[in-house]
Amino acid sequence: MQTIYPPYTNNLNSLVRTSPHKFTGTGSPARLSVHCISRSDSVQFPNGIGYSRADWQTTCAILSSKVVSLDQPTDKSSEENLNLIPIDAATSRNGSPAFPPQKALSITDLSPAPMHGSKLKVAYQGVTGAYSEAAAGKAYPNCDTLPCDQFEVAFQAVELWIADRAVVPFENSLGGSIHRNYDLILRHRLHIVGEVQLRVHHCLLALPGVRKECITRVISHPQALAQCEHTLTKLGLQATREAVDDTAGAAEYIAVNNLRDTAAIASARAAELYGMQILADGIQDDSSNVTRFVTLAREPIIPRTDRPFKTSIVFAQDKGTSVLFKVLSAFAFRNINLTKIESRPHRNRPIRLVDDANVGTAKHFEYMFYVDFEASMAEVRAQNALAEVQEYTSFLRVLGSYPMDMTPWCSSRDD
Ligand SMILES: O=C(O)C(=O)C[C@]1(C(=O)O)C=C[C@@H](O)C=C1
Repeated sequence: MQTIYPPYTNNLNSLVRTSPHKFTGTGSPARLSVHCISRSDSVQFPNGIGYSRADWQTTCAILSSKVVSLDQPTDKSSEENLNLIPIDAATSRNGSPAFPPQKALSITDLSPAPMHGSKLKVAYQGVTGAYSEAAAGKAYPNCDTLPCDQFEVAFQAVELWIADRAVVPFENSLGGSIHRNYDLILRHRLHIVGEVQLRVHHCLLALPGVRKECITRVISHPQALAQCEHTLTKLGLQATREAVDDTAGAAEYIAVNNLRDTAAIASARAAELYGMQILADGIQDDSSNVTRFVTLAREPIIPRTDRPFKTSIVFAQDKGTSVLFKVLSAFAFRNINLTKIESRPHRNRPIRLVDDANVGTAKHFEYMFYVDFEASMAEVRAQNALAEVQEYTSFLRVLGSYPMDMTPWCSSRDD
């Protein structure tokens, strides 16, 4: 049984610490590609800073995980259970505080600040004008953004300290899940530290002067093509669809190559940036087209209970009957709302053979199940639910416990 917990439990043995690699290169390329990142040339092994930061965070996490259990009443005071310093120990003889009062830490304080002393650097997949860039701006206003040519590169940029965070799309209300990122998060030691929901407003873009009738090809990110499928048909375009890496990249490609027979699905901002005209505005099949992005960091944030939190986990079910039902019941019995379930092939063990001498051999596909639920890992009910889930699973990892995006939807058109 393999269980990987970030430091949300009070079991010290199960703590996982990310490696304190530090990027020492100067400056960053305009757009990161896989060729730019190589563990051996760009990483220098540490000077100890990473260790002390991780230690501090781990300590905070353990303290915050010692919440009072409602299930097991105790005669100790809640302060003792919470490991709080008693008030008299923190005050001097005359009753005034022994230390000057300090500003309370907020959630952003607890998420590690950039180590290079400058603005937070946020990696995303695509070029300037991509929706992912807008999502990065919503998550971290005033950040420096780092365009990457692939999702994998954005993940690696954070792992190798080239960026402080990555913002990657996970699901869209029309197009569904971005499977690539579900697979990548399992392969990388990053933590989900936040989520951002962005209303995606698509436009059909062409070079100035080009009419709709001249378009024989529409190019865009596969998600954008899927989100506009019906509208493209309704527009009466006699055009083939072609998938490219990102929406803004599609607009840039048309502009750079002066393609007068090709249109792109991208944002109004991409039209402005690459000198394109808008042939049709708001071509997504549903006006409330929303993409949910997650923000990734090397360290987890400390889960809290004073605002709505979501937790994302991934597990592989153990042998037995009704395992999935039992796992889901662990949440249902504790009134924990699930917001998403996704399954992906179990890449290390994709097929399980079950022999039955009488009828032959059944071939079951094995899956990794990703579940998002509305509770913080600082809540006892969430800790208990996971303890129960652990009994039915051969692998369990907490991907992150993070504040839910409760802001009104911000449209990519407004940016
Ligand atoms: O191509 C972009 O602009 C992206 O940011 C990628 C992406 C995605 O992968 O889903 C992001 C938001 C939209 O749903 C369409 C495309």
